[in-house]
Amino acid sequence: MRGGMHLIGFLINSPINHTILSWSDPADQRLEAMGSLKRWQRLAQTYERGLFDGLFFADTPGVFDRYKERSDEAVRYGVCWPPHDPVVLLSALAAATDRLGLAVTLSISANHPYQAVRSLSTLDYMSGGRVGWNIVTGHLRGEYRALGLNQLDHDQRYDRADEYMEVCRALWSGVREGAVQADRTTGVYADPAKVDIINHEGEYFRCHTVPPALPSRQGHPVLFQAGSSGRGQRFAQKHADVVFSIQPHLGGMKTFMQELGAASGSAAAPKVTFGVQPILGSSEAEARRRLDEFAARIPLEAALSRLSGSLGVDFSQVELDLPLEEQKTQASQGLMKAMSASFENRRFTLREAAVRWGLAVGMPQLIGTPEQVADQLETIWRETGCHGFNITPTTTPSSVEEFVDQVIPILQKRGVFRTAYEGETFRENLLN
Ligand SMILES: Cc1cc2nc3c(=O)[nH]c(=O)nc-3n(C[C@H](O)[C@H](O)[C@H](O)COP(=O)(O)O)c2cc1C
Repeated sequence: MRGGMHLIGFLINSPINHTILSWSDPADQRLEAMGSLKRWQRLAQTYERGLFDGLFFADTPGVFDRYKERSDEAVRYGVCWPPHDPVVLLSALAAATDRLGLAVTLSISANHPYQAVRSLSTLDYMSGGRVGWNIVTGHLRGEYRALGLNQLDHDQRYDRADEYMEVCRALWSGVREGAVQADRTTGVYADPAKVDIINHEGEYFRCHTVPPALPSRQGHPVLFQAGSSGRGQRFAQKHADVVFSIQPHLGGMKTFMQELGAASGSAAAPKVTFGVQPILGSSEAEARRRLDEFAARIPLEAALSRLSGSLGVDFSQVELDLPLEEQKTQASQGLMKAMSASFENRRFTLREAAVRWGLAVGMPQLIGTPEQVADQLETIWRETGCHGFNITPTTTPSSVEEFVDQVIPILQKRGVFRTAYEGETFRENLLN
């Protein structure tokens, strides 16, 4: 079907996804999966059985080290530590699936554009055009400290990213139609006249070469971008196919859609997916009990460690029970704004924001029976006009299996979600 709801599985290659200490839940098998490509492959196959557009791996390739200026809490509770490399995982998932899109976050902090294109486009070519790239400029201080690099200021990171994409695009378009001949009789593999030599001399990058990979069936990877500050949105309009946003409630989602539409002017705004976390039960009461179990397990200091890292502020210095004030940050301005904005005349206190962050990084939780969860997805989709959702599971693989077996059939029955893949590439399935 065209124009239906799009669904993407939102994952992290670490002991947890977005719920702190989910690894200690009896229903969770993430610790086992961390050392097993086969388990990850089975999880990907479950998503493909549910006809998800694709998977989306978030990645912050460093540790949360802002809270009390140390990383102890992140390490002690396994709060996205260790941050295992998702790009490595992707090729195993591509081998175990046929249609599922595979998007990965690759920070441009320390990767040269040539390396990013080589790695992602090799995978895109080999998987039959199923790769996506979440372009991130690197907002986490821990990432830079690990690499021994200075972190540029917020807006300058986006300026550098603009130039980064210029190099990527030159490398992506440099193998022209008909370049590859692969002629066994003449021994000619490709016509050099149809392969561009890239000569880039810019403010941040130099690149003199021919492209390192062939165009895939979808050309180049589908491009995601998740920064939502004003500067981030300008970057998205220029480069992204899809903007992925986290807004803690429906009101914030509507505002975000309006702002993005207004900023796009007469140009088509990029498609938007919102992050959500379903919590299913056979009754609403059971689903709420499940939520309470997750919340009760989260140490406040672990949640504050993650919040401090993502928002770039040491929250050990801030009063817990006062409304969270928007603070100046060089990290994620978009997330800071979303978490400190008032909704229904009220703002989250730091304690509330930390708990939300510990459970689902500020994503709204859709709680209830499969029917109720399907209702909530449909309401957000219809009322905001978003393209679809990045869905973070609580426990893996169990909560993914529940969603695929119990919610997907309801969405299909209502005619809002596909009953077969429309196309073969990620672009064909996601961007219709
Ligand atoms: C929904 C969402 C997902 C994100 N995922 C990642 C990620 O996986 N890795 C990362 O380094 N940054 C991630 N970010 C951070 C953004 O890419 C961006 O660098 C940051 O929010 C700062 O930009 P902004 O101030 O324009 O929002 C994410 C942000 C959002 C809102």
